[in-house]
Parts: sequence; C-alpha cells; structure tokens
Amino acid sequence: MSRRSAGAEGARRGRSGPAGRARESGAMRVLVLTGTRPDIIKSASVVHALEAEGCQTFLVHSGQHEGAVSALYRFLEMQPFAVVRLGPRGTRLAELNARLLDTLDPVMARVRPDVVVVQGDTTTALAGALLGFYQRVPVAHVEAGLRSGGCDEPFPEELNRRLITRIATWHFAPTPLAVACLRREGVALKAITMTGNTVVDAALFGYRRLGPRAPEESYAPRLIVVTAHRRENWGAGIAEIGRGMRRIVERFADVSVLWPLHANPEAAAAVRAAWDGLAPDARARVRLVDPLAYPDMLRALRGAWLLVTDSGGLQEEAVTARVPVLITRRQTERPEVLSCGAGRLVGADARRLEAEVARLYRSPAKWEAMRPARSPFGDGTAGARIAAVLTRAWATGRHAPRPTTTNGQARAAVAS
Ligand SMILES: CC(=O)N[C@@H]1[C@@H](OP(=O)(O)OP(=O)(O)OC[C@H]2O[C@@H](n3ccc(=O)[nH]c3=O)[C@H](O)[C@@H]2O)O[C@H](CO)[C@@H](O)[C@@H]1O
Repeated sequence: MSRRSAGAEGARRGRSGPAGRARESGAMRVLVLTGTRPDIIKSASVVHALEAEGCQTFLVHSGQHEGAVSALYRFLEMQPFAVVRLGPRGTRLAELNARLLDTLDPVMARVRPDVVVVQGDTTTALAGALLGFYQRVPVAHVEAGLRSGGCDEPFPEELNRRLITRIATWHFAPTPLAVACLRREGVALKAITMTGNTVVDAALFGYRRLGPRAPEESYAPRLIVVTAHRRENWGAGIAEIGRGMRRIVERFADVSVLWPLHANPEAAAAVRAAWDGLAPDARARVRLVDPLAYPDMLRALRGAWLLVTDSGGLQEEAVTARVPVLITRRQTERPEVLSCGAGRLVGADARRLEAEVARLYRSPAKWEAMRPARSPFGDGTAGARIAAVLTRAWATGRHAPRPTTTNGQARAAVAS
C-alpha cells in the first residue's frame, strides 16, 4: 500500500491532519472508499461537499482498478489518503473479495472513521460495507436502489447492490425509481434520501474545469462515440456491435466513429476485427483508441451526435450532455434514460443498431426528441445533499450504527 497523503492534510483545502491528529479535532471522520474509475468519478462531489462542511475525509482507493487513476484524482481535485495495491491476481471474484477484505480491514481500523461511504455496486463497495459492519461503523450507500430484475444480471453487481442495502444506515438514491425499489425491499423511508446522481455533479464540475469548447473539438458533423465493456457483451456481443457500426459507417458518408477500446485485450481484438478490409475512405472516419482520460471523454461527449454504449455511467452522462444514446443491452438498471426519451435499448444486435441509427439520421426531429432539456439524474447537487444529511446526523448524534434496512412491518414479518 502506498500512502499519498495523511488524512486530508495534503488535500484540497488543507483542513485535516494525519489520522491520529485529525481524531482530536472533533470533526466527523469519513472514510470514502473507491475502487474503479466510475467510483472515483461518482465520489468526487461527495468528498468536495464533505470537506466544505468541515468533515475530515479519508479517501481510500481499494486497488480493484489499478490503471491510470492518479490523473483522474488530480482532475477531480481529490487526494487519496491511501491507495491499496492488491498485487497480481487472477479474475476470481472470491480472490478479489478476500483480498479486499483483508487489505482494507487494517486501513479502516487505522482511520477509525465515524462513517464509511461506499458507491454503487462494485466488489469494493460490498467489501467496504461488510467491513463497516464488522468494525461497527455505519455505512452510507451512494447510488442506492438501482435494480435490474434478477439477482445475477449484471453479475455480480446486482447482488452486491442488494447486499449493501441490507447493511447500510443511509441510502442515497439517485432517482424516485431507486427510492421506490428500496421501499419495496422494506427500507425505512427516513433512511432514504433522494439526491440525484453524483455523476451529474462530476460532469458539471468537469465541464466547468474544461471551459468552453475549443475549435479543435469540432468533430465531423455526426460523431458517434461507442463503448462496449459489459461482461454480458464480451465475445459475440462486441463483435455484433462492431458489425453494426461498420454497416453504419459504410452506409452514411458523413458519420464518423470514436471508439475507446476496453482494456481487456480480447474485447479490443473483437472490435478491431470488425473493421478489417474496410475501404480506406470509410476507414479514415473510424478512430479506435485506448480508453480516454475522463476529461477527453467529456470533450468527446459534448461533440457527439450519438452515443452507442453498454456503460452505466455514460448513459447518465449522455443525458446530461444532451446526446441521444442507444444502449447495447437487453435491459438497463437506469430505465429513467428510456422513460425520459433520451435512450433506446437496441441489444447487441447489428441490424437493430443500424436501423435505429438510420431512423435518427433521416429524422432530425426524432433525434431532437431524444435530447430532453432536464436530466432525470439530477441537477448537480447530489454531493451537497449527501454531505448535508451525514453532517446533520453527526450534529444530532444520530450517526451510531444501527440496522435501518427493515421497517416495522418487515421486522414483524421476519419475526413471525
Ligand atoms: C452493472 C453496471 O452498470 N455497473 C456500472 C459499471 O460502470 P460503468 O458501466 O459506468 O463503467 P465505465 O463505462 O467503465 O465507466 C463510466 C465512466 O468512465 C468514463 N469513461 C469511460 C470510458 C473511457 O474511455 N473513459 C472514461 O473516462 C465515463 O465518462 C464514465 O464516467 O461498472 C461500475 C464498476 O466498475 C459500477 O459501479 C457501475 O454501476
């Protein structure tokens, strides 16, 4: 494990000190746990808002994703307290889980937080929630209440979300639908706050940092940004999406494609193969690139005519950037994208993908109808709402660990 700084002392506002010293100041100590790129992006505004409220934040990166995370932290103006190195490992979830629990346990014990904040549905988030339970530290769950149906799709995230719901004291739900899902599972209303999604906060923060669009950002008239990384699309699905995109480029001479490839070499190879033998003039309109740094992704999105993706966070960001999105999945745990009109499910199906693009190509009105003015994912104040709830609970002494996931009725049902 490498320590980047002690507490928030070296952090943005220089307000706190090493773990031990910070304890003496009496401010609420919050351990914010991240493990993947989306976690980092979605935790930024929570960290900023907690610090603005005078809390001592201890940002811990679990090491689940090890890639280029330090540039992302810098762009989002966050400084980790600890970056855990999990070391070489295979792809077994049991191994990941065991290592996360074992490695994070002493980190949490050293920080002795008053609250641990976990984000979303990763194995890191589940480990953080479990450790909170083991160490009797109350858990705040950001992006709570997303549900897709069965417990095993997406695997393993759907079960992770549900298990975290059983453990958490505070449930920060991004949308009314997420609130309803939590209520259906017996979570007490007073334990839920609807906040909007922190991904919107991050995007607005990012766009403020980037400033106005530069001339070199003016892409071809119809730029389609494509990403494909979901486990369910590995192999045949990604190849099918590639075939569909190829037909689109061959058919429409003013369409260009920017496709940041997934780090997984097999997934990247399947995408590359889809373009083999393409005529040079069409090939010139296709850019297959390494994963984009977050600021570059924000730039690409604001220059895009359309997004084709199986990503969760990108669906939410596309709505915020008012870019129509075709979702290459059978279902989405973000149905708000569909109900607000900004997105359509096309599956990993080349023909459907081509047909949907052709429909939007032919009809500017249909394209415009997929750009709602308001995002169902919030207005960019989610982080502030979360920090306000936590600091209020701290101020009134209501931060102690307690089970909140069952209301009276559910408890009675369990007891009977
Ligand atoms: C089952 C499910 O839905 N799970 C989700 C999934 O998250 P996701 O689908 O949102 O993941 P991605 O698409 O990887 O990331 C998106 C973010 O990354 C930025 N981005 C993307 C490409 C790039 O080239 N450069 C970038 O900067 C982009 O703007 C956006 O902010 O897995 C997470 C655990 O890993 C989960 O927590 C999360 O629920």
